[in-house]
Amino acid sequence: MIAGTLFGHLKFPGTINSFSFRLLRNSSKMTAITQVSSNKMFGGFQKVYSHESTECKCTMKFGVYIPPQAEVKKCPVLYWLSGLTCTEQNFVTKAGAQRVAAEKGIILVAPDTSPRGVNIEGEDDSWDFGSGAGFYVDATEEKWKTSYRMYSYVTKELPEVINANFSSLPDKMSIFGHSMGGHGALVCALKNPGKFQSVSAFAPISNPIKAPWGIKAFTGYLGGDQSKWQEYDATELVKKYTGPALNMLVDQGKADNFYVEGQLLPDNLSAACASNSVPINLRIHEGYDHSYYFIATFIEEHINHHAKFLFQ
Ligand SMILES: N[C@@H](CCC(=O)N[C@@H](CSC=O)C(=O)NCC(=O)O)C(=O)O
Repeated sequence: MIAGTLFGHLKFPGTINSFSFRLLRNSSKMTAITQVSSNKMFGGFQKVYSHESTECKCTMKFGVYIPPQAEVKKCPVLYWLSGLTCTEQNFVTKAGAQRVAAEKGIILVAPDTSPRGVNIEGEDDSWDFGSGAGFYVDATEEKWKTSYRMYSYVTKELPEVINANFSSLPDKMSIFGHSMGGHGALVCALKNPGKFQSVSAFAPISNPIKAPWGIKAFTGYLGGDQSKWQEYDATELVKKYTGPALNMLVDQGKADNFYVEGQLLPDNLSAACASNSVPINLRIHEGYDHSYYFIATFIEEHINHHAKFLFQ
């Protein structure tokens, strides 16, 4: 059902919840989204939408929490990037972020972690590469390069879709994430100086070119030339960062098995920040593991961190 066709203007989504399909237009392209689910939560709405992604060449889903304030005014947007094996659902159902977003008046957006069902041979063979493991890079290897464009998806296409369809302030956005997604958030901020008001990460894969997960993914998506990997490595990028303040917060659990195994390497990130005088607030927490229990514990502090800069 095409319940409403709205051209060029943002309508407050809370007032048109019954629409199962909306077609809107910004200046350059059509950004049609289809509502998959909608649940009232803390006075706002937790929704899931799908859309045809031009970057990923497939149907992509994203979760969006619309706080009650979006009924009456435009709100800043905080993008969340999830980790390996996740869909848009993990953050929506496990992080407990909506209550704080409702209090602050922040729209939360949580995309899927890779293209889905694009019929690349081997895409579903492992949990740390291919489906559910896009690593937020634009692949350059022949097999993957057409659809595995998660970097462009999360930095360009998705914000366009959000700004065309929701009550958002286009110039007030921040980004955070977990593990693969924590690293993705850092890279998005580092590669786009000034685009994000702040960045934070839970247990990011901080130096993927030195970690087994990253080496596997970058070899597959970017090929064997390791000099190209540095363009997507937060520790390498921060060494030459010259942009405005990143306002960077990183939390790491000390009982995180992936930290203990050397997949995450936050000390490398912190040393690289120090070498280029880039401030980072890296907090190591006794006893916490890699799970969403850890994320849920500190999510409020992260959202408060972003709120400070989103409402400046
Ligand atoms: N193979 C295991 C472990 C996968 C896992 O721990 N994934 C994390 C992210 S790891 C780095 O990006 C995660 O967020 N899992 C989802 C969750 O809801 O906890 C497995 O398949 O579980």
